[in-house]
Amino acid sequence: MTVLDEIITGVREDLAARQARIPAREIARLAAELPSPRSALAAFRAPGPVKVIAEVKRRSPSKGDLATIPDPAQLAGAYEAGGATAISVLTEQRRFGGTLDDLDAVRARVGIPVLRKDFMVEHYQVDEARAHGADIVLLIVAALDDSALRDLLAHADALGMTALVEVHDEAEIDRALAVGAQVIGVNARNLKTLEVDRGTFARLAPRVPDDRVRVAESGIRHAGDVADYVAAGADVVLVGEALVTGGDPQHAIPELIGTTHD
Ligand SMILES: O=C(O)c1ccccc1NCC(=O)[C@H](O)[C@H](O)COP(=O)(O)O
Repeated sequence: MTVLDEIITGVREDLAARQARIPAREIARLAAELPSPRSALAAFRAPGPVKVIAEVKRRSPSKGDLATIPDPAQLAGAYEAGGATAISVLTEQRRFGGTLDDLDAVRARVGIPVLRKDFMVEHYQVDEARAHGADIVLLIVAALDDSALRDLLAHADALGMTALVEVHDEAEIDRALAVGAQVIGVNARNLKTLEVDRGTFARLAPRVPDDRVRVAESGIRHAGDVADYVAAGADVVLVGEALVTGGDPQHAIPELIGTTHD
């Protein structure tokens, strides 16, 4: 069993417990009642410097504990003040220490699009993401067969949400393109071995057509890494660890993307 398989086994158990508490029809009703999602696609395509999705990340399978983050809304507010284009909230509890309460708190604080970063395997989770105010959902190609990927993408579209479709190799890019993904995230972290290879983005980006949004995910330590991803064609970067461990999340974002003015 890979790390990804183990995570998804736990995700399915936790999902079943939530489904027993709140029926699918009720969560779909709550999702439909909210005002329309914010357009992440427009935000990612806006002119200007590379966009940043700044992540609320307490711990991870690869690194263990990263930061306690007692107030995720305050952290997200600092990210927004620093110029983040969107906030990523990890809501998986067992391995990442996140919750849907974190998503609620972040949603209530910021005006920019919010990503529910979790391991989506069923419609219910997409409705749940929307019901808790998310504008973006993550769909990991490696975790889904083609039918489930197509179905979840269509469901996110139907709710007016943006799907960040995550890939790790050429075959997964082709699968993402075949279902019509508009926002494609290349994750430098291999979810089977947890190793980070920052060269993955440069290798795969040319396979993603220019009319799609290219997101470089994981492994960013400093401005040089962002510059390398931008040089390789990144429109957006997704940053977790460097921001939650750096001590000054607001100022870290302009430093990472080179927009600080002395
Ligand atoms: O971060 C992990 O160890 C991890 C392990 C297994 C599945 C997913 C994992 N992380 C999710 C992410 O994609 C990252 O949180 C995100 O790209 C930010 O990465 P980083 O800047 O390296 O924290």
